[in-house]
Amino acid sequence: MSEPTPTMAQPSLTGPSLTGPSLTGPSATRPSPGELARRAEALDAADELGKLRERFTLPEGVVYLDGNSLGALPAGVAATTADVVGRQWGELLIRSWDESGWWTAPERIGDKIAPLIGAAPGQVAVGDSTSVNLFKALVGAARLADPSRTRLLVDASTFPTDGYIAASAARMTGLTVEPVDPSQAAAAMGADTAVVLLNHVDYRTGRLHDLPALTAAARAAGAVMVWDLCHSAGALPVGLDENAVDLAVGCTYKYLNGGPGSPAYLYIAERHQTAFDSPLPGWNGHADPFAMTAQYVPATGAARARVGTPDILSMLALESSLDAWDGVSIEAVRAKSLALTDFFLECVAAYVPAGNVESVTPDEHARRGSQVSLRTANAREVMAELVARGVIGDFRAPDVLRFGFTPLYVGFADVERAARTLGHIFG
Ligand SMILES: Cc1ncc(COP(=O)(O)O)c(C=O)c1O
Ligand SMILES: Nc1c(O)cccc1C(=O)C[C@H](N)C(=O)O
Repeated sequence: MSEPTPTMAQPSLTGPSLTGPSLTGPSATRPSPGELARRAEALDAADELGKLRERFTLPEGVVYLDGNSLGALPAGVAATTADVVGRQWGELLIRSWDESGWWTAPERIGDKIAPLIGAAPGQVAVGDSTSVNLFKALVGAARLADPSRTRLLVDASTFPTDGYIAASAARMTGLTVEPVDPSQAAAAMGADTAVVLLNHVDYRTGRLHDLPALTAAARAAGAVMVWDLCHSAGALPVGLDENAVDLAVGCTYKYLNGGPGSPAYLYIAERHQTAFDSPLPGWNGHADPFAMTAQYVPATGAARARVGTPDILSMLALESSLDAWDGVSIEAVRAKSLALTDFFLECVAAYVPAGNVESVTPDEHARRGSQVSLRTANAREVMAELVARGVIGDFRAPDVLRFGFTPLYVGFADVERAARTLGHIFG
């Protein structure tokens, strides 16, 4: 949905450059509306992931293109949540910490997310918000880095919370934050770079950054690499282990469909786990929490990322929501995501009178996440009108219409209807 305040304060990082491919092309080459509707039907009929939509509860008549902000409700979550509340809490009471597996939920659910982000088991702990995990990751990264190094590079167009947390982590660890354009990040890494924090997919433009190349560049420079996966996890293959990423964080309420405010996660590569020194050493991250000793001894493995008592209701709702991924390959999701965004761009070019919108999302597949952002005048009002007509995307200040495509429940007919509705608004 739309942001509550259009003039949200930005960190002291520069805003994104909203340049991108134009949607204006020779109208003679554009397909007709009837053709596009028929194509959508054929694409849906051939879509092997199409049946996954049954795993979600979506309101009738709505095209939901805001799964990059809040994912849809997976069908089993309501019953699971009722059981967690009624039986596990209501009847088993405190016994559920053992008998219902509450205590081990952060690592167990971390292992359920791990294959979706290319991580072997034992490296992902679920809990807290993304912002809190960013804090743990950045201070932890600074403590892993060579102490003579002084710079913390952050992508200049980052989601605000990353910039705010990086500034605070830098103050605490004696580092200096340096905003960088991700396309220049590799060149900016040097012998004095301690930590690099980048978003895998830019929240505003949908630009996908080159995780393998940028991680390799950080490694070559001797810096610790931290990725924010909020806009890529569940939308495309991430390959954390394969690319020897050091640390990563992400939320679970977007493409992972964990629900509003569902807990985030922290990935700590196995090779760093012994040395990872959390700045939030709560009793849940202790090697023996119930020994209740005065001295902190970190747990082994990803469990040392834990802080306090896990938010069990949200966490078990998330665990249930991840069942929607049973038997689904992230490669197939990526292929459909690209087909959906390609088709959306094509439909927008055909339906929206030329000159009204401009895509700020890269055309090139290798640089595109699972969203399309269109710049237009009066974007806030245009999005409000779209929502009123049953097409839910969101608005990002100052002038961006943002559309997220979740391949598990979005189909090609949805895409065609969304673009057609947008065309009617401008028509
Ligand atoms: C890239 C990115 N990082 C972090 C966040 C914020 O995470 P949280 O509210 O879970 O702390 C968001 C979205 O809210 C985001 O898009
Ligand atoms: N986390 C959110 C929330 O609590 C309310 C509304 C939106 C959000 C979001 O996730 C925003 C999102 N990160 C974005 O890309 O803009």
